This record gives sequence, C-alpha cells and structure tokens, in this order.
Amino acid sequence: MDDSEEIAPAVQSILDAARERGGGGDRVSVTPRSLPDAFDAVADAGRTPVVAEIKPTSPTADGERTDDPVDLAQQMVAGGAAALSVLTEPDHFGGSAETLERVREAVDVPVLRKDFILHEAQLDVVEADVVLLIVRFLEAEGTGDLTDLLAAARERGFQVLVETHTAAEVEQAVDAGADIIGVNNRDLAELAVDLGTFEAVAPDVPDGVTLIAESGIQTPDDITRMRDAGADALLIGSAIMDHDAATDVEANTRRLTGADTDAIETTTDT
Ligand SMILES: O=C(O)c1ccccc1NCC(=O)[C@H](O)[C@H](O)COP(=O)(O)O
Repeated sequence: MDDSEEIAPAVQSILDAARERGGGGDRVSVTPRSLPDAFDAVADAGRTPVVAEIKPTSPTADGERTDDPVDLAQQMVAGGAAALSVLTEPDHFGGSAETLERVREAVDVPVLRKDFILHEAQLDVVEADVVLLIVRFLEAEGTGDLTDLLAAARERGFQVLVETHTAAEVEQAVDAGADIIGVNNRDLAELAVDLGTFEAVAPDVPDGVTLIAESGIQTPDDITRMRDAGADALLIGSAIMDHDAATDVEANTRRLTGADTDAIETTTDT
C-alpha cells in the first residue's frame, strides 16, 4: 500500500495497531487441515462451501456478540460451515490468539487466522490451518514483502489466503505464488461493500487457484451471484454473527450453506 493513499480512519487505526504488535516467541510449526479438501468435501455433499467467521465486533458492526466463541464455532459447524475464520485482532475486532486456539481444539474443520499480519514475527503467535496476507497492506514501509511472507508462512506449515481487491493485486498475488486467493468486496480505503468487485476481478484469477469471495454476502441470492462469478467458497462474517440482533448462529449458517437440519455431523475434538 502506498503510504500516501487515503484510507478510512478505522483502517488506519487497525494498521497503526498492527505495526505496533510484536510476534510470539517460539517459531510455530503446524500440520494443517486442508482448506481445498474441506471445500471439495462440502461441495460433494451438496452444500455451499462457506468459511464462517467468528468476529465478535468490527469497525462496521452495529454491536458486539459476547457469546463464547467455542459455542459459536460449534454452531457454525453444525450449520454446515466447511471452515471457520477467527479474528485474532484484539483492538478493533474483539479477537485473540487464545480464542483461535480454543476454537481449533473444539472443531475438526480448517481454521483461518484472520489478522493483519505485516511482518514475519507475527506468524509466530498461534497455530492455525490458514493465515491471511492482505496484498494492499504489504510492501509499504515497515511491512514485509508478500513473496517472502508467503514463503515464511508455508515454511511453518500454514496454508495462505492472499487477499486482493483489484486485478493488479491479483497479479501481485499470482506472481508471488499464491494458490488460495480471496477477493474482498469491502474496499478497505472506504469500507464500502460492493459485490460487483468480485464479479469484476474474478476473471483475472487463473484456473487452479482456490478462489474465495469475501465480505458483504448476506443472502442465498448473493451466494448464487458469487458462485456464478466463479467463487469456490464464500467468507461470511456479519450475516452469520448478526451483531445487533444476536440471532441463532447455527440457523444463520444453515441458511447460507443450504445444509439439511439432520445431515451435518457435529464437532469432534482433534
Ligand atoms: O468487517 C469490517 O468492518 C472490517 C473493517 C476494516 C477492515 C476489515 C474489516 N473486515 C475484514 C473482513 O475481511 C471481513 O470480516 C470478512 O471478509 C467478512 O465480511 P462480512 O461478511 O461482510 O462480515
């Protein structure tokens, strides 16, 4: 990201906090649960591959959910989620590494660590199956290089979701060797959401890459729209967490995965 680029104050604050955060201690080494395999298994079972996100709050949420994240995770899996995303960013999203650790122990689906990782030491915080690297936030002063961070994450065993928002960022992700790419419908400069972003950018993602549509997906019609545009899977937070009304997370997930009430195996310990 060009340091002179205008971005929303909330995002600037997220980035400032991320720059300040250090890493963990010992180098993480993980044997990951395969994200593409989890998507294939769910699709083969006739459900929509959804990564359901545990996001207690966010700069754009109207409230906060204080339910136990492990309960939420189990409800999401019972509702047919193929994988989970857990915010570990503490200052703006109410997340923590400890939450991710507890959730990953309680479920057997792949778990994405959703955070704003800017340098290598920040990979050594907690075991996860997938970590997120956001193209837009890398390559500015004081951050790591995308290619180097991708390699560093893989050396630790992580799968890597490389998040993009434009065709140029997709090109950067592909050049860096990404094999799982997300297109975020939320513009992190303005925080506006437009599902047309995925439709515009998806054609630039090469075949063979696992492609995830992120943000702003609320309804089964939105899912059809993203799947028709080429999404292998959907990353959904707000519509499942329903921060202001605190509705039933399992039902919210089921509505979006198309899961039958009795067809889903519930969670097991790993
Ligand atoms: O969700 C936010 O308000 C937000 C604000 C600033 C930077 C990032 C933000 N979200 C990160 C995400 O990528 C979303 O949590 C994720 O894609 C799910 O989106 P949604 O289904 O719209 O909650």
